[in-house]
Amino acid sequence: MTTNEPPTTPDTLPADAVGHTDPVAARRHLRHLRDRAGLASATAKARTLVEALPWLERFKGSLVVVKYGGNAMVDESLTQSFAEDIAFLRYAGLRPVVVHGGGPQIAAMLERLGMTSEFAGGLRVTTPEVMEVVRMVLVGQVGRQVVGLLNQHGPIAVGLSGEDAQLFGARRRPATVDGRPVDVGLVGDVVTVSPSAVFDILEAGRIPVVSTIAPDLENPGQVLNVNADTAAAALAVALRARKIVVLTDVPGIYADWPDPESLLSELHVEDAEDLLTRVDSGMVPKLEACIRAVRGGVPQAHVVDGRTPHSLLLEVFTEEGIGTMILPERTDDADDTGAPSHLEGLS
Ligand SMILES: Nc1ncnc2c1ncn2[C@@H]1O[C@H](COP(=O)(O)OP(=O)(O)O)[C@@H](O)[C@H]1O
Ligand SMILES: CC(=O)N[C@@H](CCC(=O)OP(=O)(O)O)C(=O)O
Repeated sequence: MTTNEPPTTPDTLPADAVGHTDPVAARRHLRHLRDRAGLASATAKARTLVEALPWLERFKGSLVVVKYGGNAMVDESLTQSFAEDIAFLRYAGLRPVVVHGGGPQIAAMLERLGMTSEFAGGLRVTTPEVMEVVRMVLVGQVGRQVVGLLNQHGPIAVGLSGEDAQLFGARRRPATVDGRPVDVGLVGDVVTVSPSAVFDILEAGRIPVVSTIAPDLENPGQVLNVNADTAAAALAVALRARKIVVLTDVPGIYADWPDPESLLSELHVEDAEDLLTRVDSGMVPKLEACIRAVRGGVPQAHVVDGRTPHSLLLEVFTEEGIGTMILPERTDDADDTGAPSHLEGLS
């Protein structure tokens, strides 16, 4: 055994295995080896904490919007690791804001109620009856679940929806299918954000958890179903967030989906706009959301794999980050700053 490697010793090792025939001396030797192993493992843990120090310093007080998709909530161990990450960010001095989706949960409830709904151009065709279910599931079920998960780590999370204190205002929008507009019913785009209620919760030191339904600005009393990715982007812009992180079910954005070699680690917003014509299905709203956020002044947008445990901490607190990062437009001197690529564009 070398002195550098922490020895691992089972509790019951024959005395002669550690070079002693005297059992008392053997036990003492074993205890010594265990102490050394414990110290080495504690030192490794301390090293990991210290490695996060530059990022803790840099992001202290930063407002980070995290979009938590319905698919990422299905696995229970992942939901626990998500809650730990968000609580960690909060206790580390960042200001996380969670925006949640719930597509699969809405689908499951519709099925239980014997109802169906279809998608057109990535948006759920939303009749008044479907809208009732969307509101019930997002606000009454999924929002409560996320708040409950976070509050296992202290009295830290408060839920609200786009209806609260006029957080969101939306206008109806059609879907685009084969270049043509298609009526999808009570579906809207967030066009106004009044973030004071979110700031109130942040100022109280808590974590806002936002359910993304929104009042129809043109039809008082009516609520609209909005895509959670694009609502998260609108909120990130209004809050002047330092970054937005969109959790999904793939490792990031692929230039040539599904070729694994084509995973992009970072791209500038003009290239993201160009790519928008070549991605499909679920990635369209995510890429649109990242573009909207960065064009609206958010310095970094990230698409990260929510299936990787602690993906959020890996993104925020490691030099390489993970997933795909979208940055503002290239400027003549933006490319070779010598700063770690993960931190480019930030002061
Ligand atoms: N270029 C691309 N890069 C990554 N994923 C893509 C791309 N084009 C299409 N996709 C698809 O987008 C999906 C992510 O969207 P979606 O399933 O709606 O996610 P979520 O449930 O997390 O909101 C991926 O699982 C993948 O099938
Ligand atoms: C208009 C529209 O399609 N709204 C979505 C809202 C939920 C959502 O966006 O959830 P995910 O983030 O889990 O996909 C829906 O009804 O499914």
